[in-house]
Amino acid sequence: MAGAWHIGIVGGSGLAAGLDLENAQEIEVESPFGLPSGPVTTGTLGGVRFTFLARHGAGHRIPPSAVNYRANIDALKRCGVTDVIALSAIGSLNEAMAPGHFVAVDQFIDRTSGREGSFFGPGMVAHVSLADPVCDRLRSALVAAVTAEGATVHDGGTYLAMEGPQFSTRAESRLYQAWGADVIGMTAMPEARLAREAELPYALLGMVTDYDSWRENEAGVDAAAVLAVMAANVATAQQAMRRFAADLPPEREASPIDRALDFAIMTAPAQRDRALAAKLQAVAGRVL
Ligand SMILES: CSC[C@H]1O[C@H](OP(=O)(O)O)[C@H](O)[C@@H]1O
Ligand SMILES: Nc1ncnc2[nH]cnc12
Repeated sequence: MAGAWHIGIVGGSGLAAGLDLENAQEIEVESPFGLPSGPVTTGTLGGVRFTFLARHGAGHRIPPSAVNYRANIDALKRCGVTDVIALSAIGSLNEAMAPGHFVAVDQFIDRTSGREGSFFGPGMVAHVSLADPVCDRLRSALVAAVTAEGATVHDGGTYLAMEGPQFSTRAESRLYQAWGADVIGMTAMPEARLAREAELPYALLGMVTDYDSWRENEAGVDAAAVLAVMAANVATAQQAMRRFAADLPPEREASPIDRALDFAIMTAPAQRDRALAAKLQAVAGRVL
């Protein structure tokens, strides 16, 4: 069924300032999964509702390993978001994806460890498909918007999510290249997995800030370089989001991802953990 768009934006490094939304309102959202990274800002851009959340919190206080990805996605779902766009700083493992370029990624390799990677668990077992973790229509719309802003954008690329917070060694950087990864960051996982469990189409627009550490005779990446390149590109990212909003079709057609949980829950109704079911009300209430 067609409906209205409500775009959730998770803003990463260098993007905590948000999107300059019209009629903006800050809201503290409570989640049964704990504290989100901070309050969300909700408002409109070109008539489309947007809700923004700074992934690392105000003033970049939360490291990638400590971001409460579950609470963030749950909070966006509770706000009525229909689709999620992640904006992230990324390192490049691919010569053609140069600093200053954008990449609308389409695949992930998950090398994170120890993060809460699912809303489900004992008493409510679910297995969603993650073969195609990125929503094609969001990705295409992002590519069109960035292109229209005159920036270089790569349509597709594999993002390797590392644990961090240290950057990679040269050997790791080259290993990830050999695995076929194009770009690297520390936050897309488990964010993308959780968005799928919450039946939220997800796309990640990365801004290449550096060549990571695989290039011979070149210094490896450091945070200062990342933030300098982000600062130079943040206006383009904001403009691209305006363009994205302006060019969205007026009605949102349903996506198959809206029904990702249709056949995912394995636990027999009588065996389901009631407390967990209550926590899952926003994420999975449609099928519980
Ligand atoms: C500041 S460099 C490393 C940092 O930047 C990226 O953050 P985000 O994905 O939230 O833009 C990367 O994943 C690391 O967390
Ligand atoms: N080289 C890199 N490695 C991990 N995360 C990053 N974010 C930006 N550049 C990065």
